[in-house]
Amino acid sequence: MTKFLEIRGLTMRFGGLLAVDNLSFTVEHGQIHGLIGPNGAGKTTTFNMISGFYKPTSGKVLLRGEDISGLKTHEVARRGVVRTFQHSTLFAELTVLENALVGTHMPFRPNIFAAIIGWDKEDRIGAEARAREALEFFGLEHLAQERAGDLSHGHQRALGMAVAYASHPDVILLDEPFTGMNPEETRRMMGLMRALRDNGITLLLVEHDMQAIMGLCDTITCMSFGKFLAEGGPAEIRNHPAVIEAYLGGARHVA
Ligand SMILES: Nc1ncnc2c1ncn2[C@@H]1O[C@H](COP(=O)(O)OP(=O)(O)OP(=O)(O)O)[C@@H](O)[C@H]1O
Repeated sequence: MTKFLEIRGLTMRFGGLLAVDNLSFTVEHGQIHGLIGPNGAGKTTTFNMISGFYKPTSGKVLLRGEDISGLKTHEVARRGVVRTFQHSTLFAELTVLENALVGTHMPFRPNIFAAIIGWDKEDRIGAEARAREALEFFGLEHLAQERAGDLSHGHQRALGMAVAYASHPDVILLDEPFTGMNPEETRRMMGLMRALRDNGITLLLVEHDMQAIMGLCDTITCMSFGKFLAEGGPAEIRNHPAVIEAYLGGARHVA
């Protein structure tokens, strides 16, 4: 059977540094899948290769059997794979609604001006309906006309996800979605992620908050020094000797 999202032998070399080294794992459809590992393990680089920001040195990313490695980000987005960022990439001067409109446009052309002004009326109406739907899903509808830069940290992160969601994705890649969040914001964000999964969206996330990872993920892949180290459910990973060793070696404990 064709796998949903398969990372096969993915390798990224930066000069003399092997940041990701022959990494293979599979993400099942409709799961929340965590990618963990100590600092510098190669998680973000892996994300960048899956989402089209980097072209792998070698190896493949297969989505439903189609090789998507080396495609541009908007081409990857058109196939249903979008990412959010570790640091906010919201357009701070634009409204919340305009940001969500940019999301609806993501699979077509990565051009903000086309998203805001360059459409004919019918496209614009369809896009606005989708953008509002995304804001509603994330509880941001009442903030639609606010300037994105004025939102609280938690709302900005939720907007980042709404922008991704607005593009009708099958897979959302989340890079450290809980960074800088207070416990209440983290709890709410976890609820939103479960709601996305229940809507048939597959989530792949990189995160250091082990409590959140363990409470949220169906499957966890652990990498270390660019390589695959272990994979399993939360209980298995929490007790896995190689995982514990990798984190203790990096002076970080697995919760
Ligand atoms: N553009 C780049 N050029 C050169 N080296 C890079 C580049 N990006 C990452 N690296 C290096 O590749 C290795 C893996 O980095 P990466 O950011 O993917 O790890 P990570 O697991 O996401 O780490 P962290 O948890 O600290 O964010 C590190 O040694 C890093 O310094």
